[in-house]
Amino acid sequence: MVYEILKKYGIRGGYHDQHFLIDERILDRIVDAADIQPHETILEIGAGIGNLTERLMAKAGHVIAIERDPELVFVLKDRFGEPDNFTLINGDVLDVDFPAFDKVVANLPYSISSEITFKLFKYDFKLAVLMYQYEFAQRLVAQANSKDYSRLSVNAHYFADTSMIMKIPRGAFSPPPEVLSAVVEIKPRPAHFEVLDKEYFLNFVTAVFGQRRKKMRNSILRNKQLLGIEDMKEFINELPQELLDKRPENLEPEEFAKLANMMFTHKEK
Ligand SMILES: C[S@@+](CC[C@H](N)C(=O)[O-])C[C@H]1O[C@@H](n2cnc3c(N)ncnc32)[C@H](O)[C@@H]1O
Repeated sequence: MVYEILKKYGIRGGYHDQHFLIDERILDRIVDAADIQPHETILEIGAGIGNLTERLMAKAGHVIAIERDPELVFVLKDRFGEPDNFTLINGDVLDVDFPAFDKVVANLPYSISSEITFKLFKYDFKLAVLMYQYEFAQRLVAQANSKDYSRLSVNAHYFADTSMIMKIPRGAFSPPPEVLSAVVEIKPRPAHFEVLDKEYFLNFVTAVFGQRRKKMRNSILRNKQLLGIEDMKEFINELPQELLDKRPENLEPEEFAKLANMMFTHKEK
């Protein structure tokens, strides 16, 4: 029982994003959603007291767990020892180079959700099943023309198919966080559309969502320096005018790509 582990080691949590999932049915459902096969290597970020870790170890060929807090690393070592199928990394997830993994399953530290998600997109993996703050999860899976559609949604659409699979109440955790949570499934796949320069595309999307109420035309003109196009005032007439009249929240990911590709090609001339 998760409560007993917390009690045994005198762990309270509540700071450093430490909210432990105590609802055993939800823990099981998260692991089921990952459909773990015996040959797979699973990455877990923020292993905490090992409540999810032990379930992952029961199914996977190998588990790599990352945990920053030395007190929790002590708990993990004490509980699991050093079996061959377990690698424990005591470090900050944002500093650690991830060893190769097939799937990532984690109840994430919410305050660095964005950084972790963008970091994961740089790796090759089959599936992610991740717990996020509910509002973050909504933005991650949002489609164009919805209020939650953001640079995060466009990036996620570029790298993967995403869906929200469970909404989790506060009471599933100890101590309960102030916010609702949700589990999201992320399935990486090749992009549905061509992007000539990934970094340029991502910077462009970030820049225009910085002014989400503005029409694309105004945002692009404003960001001419960042976009590297000095003669933007003239060049903008060559871009598809119907896209420039929209706001970023109304553009499909492939429409962002179309604009970014045209600007990138012009900049490189
Ligand atoms: C929401 S808790 C999840 C704990 C446990 N896996 C569970 O499901 O109950 C997040 C965990 O991430 C750890 N953590 C927070 N920031 C971290 C970081 N930058 N790098 C690695 N671990 C971190 C916390 O110590 C905590 O154990």
